[in-house]
Amino acid sequence: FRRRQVLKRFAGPKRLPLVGNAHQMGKNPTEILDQIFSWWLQYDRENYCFWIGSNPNIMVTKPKFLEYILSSRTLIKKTISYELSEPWVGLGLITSTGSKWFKHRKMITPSFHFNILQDFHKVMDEYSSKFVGLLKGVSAGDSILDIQDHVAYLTLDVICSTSMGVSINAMENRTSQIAQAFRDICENVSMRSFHVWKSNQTLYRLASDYPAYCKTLKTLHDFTHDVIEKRVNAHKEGTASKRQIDEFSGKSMAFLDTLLSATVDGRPLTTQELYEEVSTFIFAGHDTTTSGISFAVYLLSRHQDEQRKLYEEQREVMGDNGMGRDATFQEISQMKYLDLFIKEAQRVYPSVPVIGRYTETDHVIDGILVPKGTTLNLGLMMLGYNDRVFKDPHKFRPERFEEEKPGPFEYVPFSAGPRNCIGQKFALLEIKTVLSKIVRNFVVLPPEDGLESRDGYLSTTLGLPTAERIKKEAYRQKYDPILATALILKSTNGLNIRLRERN
Ligand code: HEM
Repeated sequence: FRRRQVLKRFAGPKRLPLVGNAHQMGKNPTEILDQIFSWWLQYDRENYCFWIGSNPNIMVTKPKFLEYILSSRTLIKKTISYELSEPWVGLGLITSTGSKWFKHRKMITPSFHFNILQDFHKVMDEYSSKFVGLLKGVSAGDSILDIQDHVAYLTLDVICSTSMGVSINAMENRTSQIAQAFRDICENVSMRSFHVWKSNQTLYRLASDYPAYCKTLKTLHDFTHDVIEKRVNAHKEGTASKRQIDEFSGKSMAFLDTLLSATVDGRPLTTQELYEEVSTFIFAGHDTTTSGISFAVYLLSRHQDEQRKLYEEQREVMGDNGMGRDATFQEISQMKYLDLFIKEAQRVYPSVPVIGRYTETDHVIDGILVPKGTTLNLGLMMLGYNDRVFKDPHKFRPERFEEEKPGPFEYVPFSAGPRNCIGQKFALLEIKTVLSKIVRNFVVLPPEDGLESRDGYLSTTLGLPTAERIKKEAYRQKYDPILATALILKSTNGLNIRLRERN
């Protein structure tokens, strides 16, 4: 009752007894994304409150609120949907809280040091070259391909190799038990995050897919523990630097190696802690980079002028004779237009559209009381469509980031503050490495001629006023992405493109 009284200060849809607004939320992640955007427009692009049963939720999009929440060292408890990953990853950096999170964050930060990133870059190069080779095969004869599907196996190879030092060859061996298990668990966590009863850990035991889920969990536990055990023994025997070619990619230090030399409270990490952090690295770094790379490639296909500018930049940085080789770490950092392109891609299609926090005590934010027991949904995706910050937000224009400087809490695809994305530099390096190679090897085209954007506008109608939206929906093409968010942004009908090999 108190929460209801206090939260009346926020605008929001009228709630019904018992269900709150749950009946209006939509049946699937696409409808949910539509609904949260519609309310945001309806409530004048401000924060708004909605209720799932008796649980109050605030959709937060005001920079002052975001600043308070993201800067806080105490408001760091995540929402219930993150718990779905716990049977797999346990309490790693994403899911832990309090002093465990604080100590582990400090311990893990050096694992993303510049020198280590350079090592990771070699792994990214190796797999992205393999990926380009594979794309040459599947794109022959003007075939249409779903880039989202292909990228998922590339990023799985990169993340397994950089996190554990093992090569699972997911790209070449998609149906292997381990590749399938990693894909299935990510799909499971994301599917259940918005499912009415499967999101409940106890009720999920009754589901028909529960036995398969348990089998997947066991495969992942056994595999990861086995890798850790071998690596721990190799470190003990002093053979860690001598790579066993079959099992370890042999290129560089893996995240697991740095964890093995780290300490917490003056002691080495336990096997469980090693397991949790390695699995978290995979969980946090797989679907996110898949989404980031796939949407960026999709945008290349629809925005040919921007693709041409990227290609010109590649020629400038790599030189006409260098177009076929790997870009060095330094060359990647010289690709400024690529940087802008990825920033703009993350503005319109952010890999993580919404993040969550839960208030364990009352908070006064920007002068407004937010009571204990409130779920705060931070609408990172809405920020990108706010026309008070971004002029003409439905226009795809990488150059805007040279002209418009959003405030520190007006554009935060990697979150901000002490709990921001620890893998941001890793992610950007991977996206840039892959995109740079794709642009040099292919002209990326839409699945059918004529689908290129003629005026620079996006195909998405999210965030458009209703009348404009209805008008634009009438021209929807079957290959336009159907956006959905269940933790990570995806397109439910794929991201379809064609590739034409460059000479
Ligand atoms: C395009 C790619 C990525 C995006 C957009 C992204 C975005 C984010 C966001 C928004 C958060 C905050 C989540 C929250 O507070 O609930 C986060 C946290 C995190 N990310 Fe990323 N991420 C990406 C890639 C990666 C990669 C590649 C890794 C690891 C290699 C990674 C590791 C993490 C970890 C461990 C956290 C939790 C940090 C903490 O709570 O202290 N991320 N990421």
